[in-house]
Amino acid sequence: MSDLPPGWEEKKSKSTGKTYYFNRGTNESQWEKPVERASNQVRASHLLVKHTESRRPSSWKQERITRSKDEALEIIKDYRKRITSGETTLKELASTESDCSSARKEGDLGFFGPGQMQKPFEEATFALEINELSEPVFTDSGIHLILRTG
Ligand SMILES: O=C(CCc1ccccc1)N[C@H](Cc1nc2ccccc2[nH]1)C(=O)O
Repeated sequence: MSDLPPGWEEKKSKSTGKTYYFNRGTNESQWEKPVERASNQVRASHLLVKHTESRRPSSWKQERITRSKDEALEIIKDYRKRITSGETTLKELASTESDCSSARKEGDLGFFGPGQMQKPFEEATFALEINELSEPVFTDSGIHLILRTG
Protein backbone atom coordinates (compact mmCIF):
# COMPACT_ATOMS: atom_id res chain seq x y z
CA MET A 1 0.00 0.00 0.00
CA SER A 2 1.83 3.15 -1.18
CA ASP A 3 1.53 5.94 1.40
CA LEU A 4 0.79 8.81 -0.97
CA PRO A 5 -1.03 12.08 -0.17
CA PRO A 6 -4.69 12.27 -1.25
CA GLY A 7 -5.21 12.40 -5.02
CA TRP A 8 -1.80 11.00 -5.94
CA GLU A 9 -1.21 7.64 -7.62
CA GLU A 10 1.87 5.74 -8.68
CA LYS A 11 2.23 5.04 -12.43
CA LYS A 12 4.75 3.43 -14.73
CA SER A 13 6.19 5.44 -17.63
CA LYS A 14 5.21 3.66 -20.87
CA SER A 15 8.46 4.63 -22.57
CA THR A 16 11.01 4.04 -19.81
CA GLY A 17 9.16 1.81 -17.35
CA LYS A 18 10.22 4.27 -14.64
CA THR A 19 7.83 4.92 -11.77
CA TYR A 20 6.29 8.41 -11.67
CA TYR A 21 3.48 10.03 -9.70
CA PHE A 22 0.27 11.52 -11.08
CA ASN A 23 -2.36 13.64 -9.38
CA ARG A 24 -5.72 13.28 -11.14
CA GLY A 25 -7.13 16.29 -9.26
CA THR A 26 -4.50 18.78 -10.44
CA ASN A 27 -3.24 16.87 -13.52
CA GLU A 28 0.26 17.24 -12.09
CA SER A 29 2.82 14.54 -12.75
CA GLN A 30 6.29 14.26 -11.26
CA TRP A 31 9.14 11.80 -10.89
CA GLU A 32 9.65 12.49 -7.17
CA LYS A 33 7.37 10.72 -4.72
CA PRO A 34 4.98 13.41 -3.33
CA VAL A 35 5.15 13.86 0.44
CA GLU A 36 2.38 14.82 2.81
CA ARG A 37 2.68 18.42 3.94
CA ALA A 38 2.43 18.91 7.70
CA SER A 39 -1.25 19.15 8.56
CA ASN A 40 -0.77 22.50 10.27
CA GLN A 41 0.50 24.23 7.11
CA VAL A 42 -1.64 26.44 4.92
CA ARG A 43 -0.94 28.15 1.60
CA ALA A 44 -2.07 31.65 0.66
CA SER A 45 -1.79 34.41 -1.89
CA HIS A 46 -2.24 38.02 -0.83
CA LEU A 47 -2.51 41.56 -2.09
CA LEU A 48 -0.90 44.18 0.16
CA VAL A 49 -1.65 47.90 0.05
CA LYS A 50 0.89 49.83 2.13
CA HIS A 51 0.38 53.26 3.67
CA THR A 52 2.36 55.95 5.53
CA GLU A 53 2.13 54.00 8.83
CA SER A 54 3.46 50.77 7.26
CA ARG A 55 6.59 49.32 8.88
CA ARG A 56 8.38 49.74 5.51
CA PRO A 57 6.52 52.44 3.55
CA SER A 58 8.26 51.54 0.28
CA SER A 59 7.77 48.84 -2.34
CA TRP A 60 8.74 47.62 -5.81
CA LYS A 61 5.86 49.82 -7.05
CA GLN A 62 6.56 53.03 -5.20
CA GLU A 63 9.81 54.27 -3.66
CA ARG A 64 7.95 56.28 -1.02
CA ILE A 65 4.39 55.27 -0.14
CA THR A 66 2.39 58.47 0.51
CA ARG A 67 -1.21 57.24 0.77
CA SER A 68 -2.90 57.36 4.20
CA LYS A 69 -4.21 54.28 6.03
CA ASP A 70 -7.79 55.40 5.26
CA GLU A 71 -6.97 55.76 1.56
CA ALA A 72 -5.34 52.28 1.60
CA LEU A 73 -8.51 50.81 3.13
CA GLU A 74 -10.72 52.40 0.45
CA ILE A 75 -8.43 50.95 -2.24
CA ILE A 76 -8.49 47.48 -0.64
CA LYS A 77 -12.31 47.59 -0.33
CA ASP A 78 -12.59 48.48 -4.03
CA TYR A 79 -10.24 45.60 -4.94
CA ARG A 80 -12.34 43.22 -2.83
CA LYS A 81 -15.55 44.32 -4.61
CA ARG A 82 -13.92 43.77 -8.01
CA ILE A 83 -12.78 40.27 -7.01
CA THR A 84 -16.09 39.17 -5.44
CA SER A 85 -18.03 40.54 -8.46
CA GLY A 86 -15.92 38.29 -10.71
CA GLU A 87 -14.50 41.23 -12.68
CA THR A 88 -10.96 40.16 -11.76
CA THR A 89 -9.07 37.75 -9.49
CA LEU A 90 -6.84 38.26 -6.48
CA LYS A 91 -3.86 36.80 -8.33
CA GLU A 92 -4.36 39.13 -11.30
CA LEU A 93 -4.67 42.21 -9.09
CA ALA A 94 -1.80 41.18 -6.78
CA SER A 95 0.52 40.86 -9.80
CA THR A 96 0.17 44.56 -10.69
CA GLU A 97 -1.10 46.24 -7.51
CA SER A 98 0.42 44.49 -4.46
CA ASP A 99 3.08 46.39 -2.49
CA CYS A 100 4.65 43.06 -1.46
CA SER A 101 7.49 41.50 -3.46
CA SER A 102 5.31 38.37 -3.73
CA ALA A 103 3.50 40.35 -6.48
CA ARG A 104 5.97 38.75 -8.88
CA LYS A 105 4.48 35.38 -7.91
CA GLU A 106 0.84 36.52 -8.22
CA GLY A 107 0.91 37.14 -4.47
CA ASP A 108 1.72 33.51 -3.65
CA LEU A 109 3.46 33.13 -0.28
CA GLY A 110 3.80 29.35 -0.45
CA PHE A 111 3.02 27.12 2.53
CA PHE A 112 3.48 28.38 6.08
CA GLY A 113 2.71 27.21 9.58
CA PRO A 114 1.98 28.86 12.90
CA GLY A 115 4.56 31.39 14.07
CA GLN A 116 5.86 32.27 10.59
CA MET A 117 3.71 35.28 9.63
CA GLN A 118 2.55 38.32 11.59
CA LYS A 119 -0.20 37.18 13.96
CA PRO A 120 -3.16 39.02 12.36
CA PHE A 121 -2.17 37.54 8.97
CA GLU A 122 -1.74 34.04 10.39
CA GLU A 123 -5.02 34.13 12.33
CA ALA A 124 -6.95 35.43 9.34
CA THR A 125 -5.49 32.81 6.99
CA PHE A 126 -6.07 29.87 9.35
CA ALA A 127 -9.70 30.99 9.73
CA LEU A 128 -10.30 30.82 5.96
CA GLU A 129 -11.55 27.81 4.03
CA ILE A 130 -9.51 26.89 0.95
CA ASN A 131 -10.41 29.30 -1.92
CA GLU A 132 -11.99 31.75 0.53
CA LEU A 133 -11.09 35.46 0.35
CA SER A 134 -10.51 37.40 3.57
CA GLU A 135 -11.95 40.73 4.60
CA PRO A 136 -9.27 43.48 4.84
CA VAL A 137 -6.55 42.33 7.30
CA PHE A 138 -4.35 44.88 9.11
CA THR A 139 -0.70 44.11 9.92
CA ASP A 140 2.36 46.29 10.55
CA SER A 141 3.09 45.95 6.82
CA GLY A 142 -0.21 47.48 5.70
CA ILE A 143 -3.63 46.19 4.68
CA HIS A 144 -4.03 42.80 3.01
CA LEU A 145 -6.56 40.76 1.10
CA ILE A 146 -5.75 37.08 1.63
CA LEU A 147 -6.86 34.14 -0.54
CA ARG A 148 -6.24 30.77 1.10
CA THR A 149 -5.15 28.36 -1.62
CA GLY A 150 -4.01 25.25 0.26
O1 LIG B 1 7.80 40.22 3.83
C1 LIG B 1 7.70 40.36 2.62
C2 LIG B 1 8.06 39.24 1.66
C3 LIG B 1 7.02 38.17 1.76
C4 LIG B 1 7.24 37.11 0.73
C5 LIG B 1 7.04 35.79 1.12
C6 LIG B 1 7.18 34.80 0.16
C7 LIG B 1 7.54 35.10 -1.16
C8 LIG B 1 7.75 36.43 -1.52
C9 LIG B 1 7.59 37.44 -0.59
N1 LIG B 1 7.25 41.44 2.04
C10 LIG B 1 7.01 42.67 2.81
C11 LIG B 1 5.51 42.92 2.86
C12 LIG B 1 4.75 41.81 3.53
N2 LIG B 1 4.38 41.84 4.81
C13 LIG B 1 3.69 40.69 5.03
C14 LIG B 1 3.05 40.18 6.19
C15 LIG B 1 2.43 38.93 6.12
C16 LIG B 1 2.42 38.20 4.94
C17 LIG B 1 3.05 38.70 3.78
C18 LIG B 1 3.68 39.95 3.85
N3 LIG B 1 4.38 40.67 2.93
C19 LIG B 1 7.60 43.86 2.09
O2 LIG B 1 7.87 43.72 0.88
O3 LIG B 1 7.73 44.92 2.75
